[in-house]
Amino acid sequence: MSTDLILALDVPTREEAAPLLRQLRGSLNWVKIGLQMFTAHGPDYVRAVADEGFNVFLDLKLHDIPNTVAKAVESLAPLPIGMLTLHTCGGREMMVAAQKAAAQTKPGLLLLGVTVLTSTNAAGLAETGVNAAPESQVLRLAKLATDAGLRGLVCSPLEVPVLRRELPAHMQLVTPGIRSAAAAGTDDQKRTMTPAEAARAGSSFIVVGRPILKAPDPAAAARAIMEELGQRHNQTQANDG
Ligand SMILES: O=c1ccn([C@@H]2O[C@H](COP(=O)(O)O)[C@@H](O)[C@H]2O)c(=O)[nH]1
Repeated sequence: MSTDLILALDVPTREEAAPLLRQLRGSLNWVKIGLQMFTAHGPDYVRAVADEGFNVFLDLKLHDIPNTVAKAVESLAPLPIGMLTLHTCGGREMMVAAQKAAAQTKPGLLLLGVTVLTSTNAAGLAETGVNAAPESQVLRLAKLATDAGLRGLVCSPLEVPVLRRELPAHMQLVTPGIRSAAAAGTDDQKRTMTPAEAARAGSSFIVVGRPILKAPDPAAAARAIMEELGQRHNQTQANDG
C-alpha cells in the first residue's frame, strides 16, 4: 500500500500560496484547502487550485443537523473537489444524510469522517465528558462512520493499526498530526508520528502543513517528505522481494 502527501495550505493569502504551488506542480498530487483559505477566498480559490492541476481536499469539517449538512454537501458538489470532511460526532443520521447527498450530486466525492482531532489527548477528551482513551473513541466513531456508509476517515496515525485491523480494507485513512523526528516541537498537535511511521502504519494519505509551510525552503521540505514516503514504499518492496 502506498501513502500520498496532502499539503495543508494554511496561509492567509493567495499570493503567499502561489510560489509554493508553482514549484510543486507536477510532483504534488493533493492540496488541502481548510477553514483559513476557504473563509478568506471562498469557492473561487478552490477552482483556481484545481485549475493548476491539483486534486483538492476541502477540509470544512461540517458539523450540524442532518438536513443542514446534506444541503451543504449539495451546495459544494459543483466544486472541483475530491475529498470533503465532516465531523463523525455529528452522529449516524447526519453522516447517512451527507453520504446520500454526495452519492446523488457527486458520486466520486470521498466524504471523510473526522474522528478525534489530532490536537486532542485523553485529558482534552475527558474535559468534554468523554472518558475514553483516544484510540477507543476513534474506533467507536470510525465504526459508526463505516456503518453510516462513509468510505474514509481522518484520525491520527497512532490509531491506524487498530482501524486497519477492525475496518474493511477499502477505508481510506487520512492522517494529520505529522511531525518529523527532528522537529523542535509539535505545535498544537498531540497525537503525532513521522511521515515514514505513518506510512508504515498504513495511512492512505498524510496531511502536512506547518512543517512544510514554515520550513526555510517549503518546496524542498515537501519533496523531502514525498521522498521519505517513496523510500519507505521502495524499502517495503525490496523487503517483500
Ligand atoms: O484531526 C485533525 C483534522 C484536521 N487537521 C488539519 O490538518 C492540518 C495539519 O496541519 P499541521 O500544520 O501539519 O499541524 C491542519 O490544516 C488541520 O486543520 C488536523 O490537524 N487534525
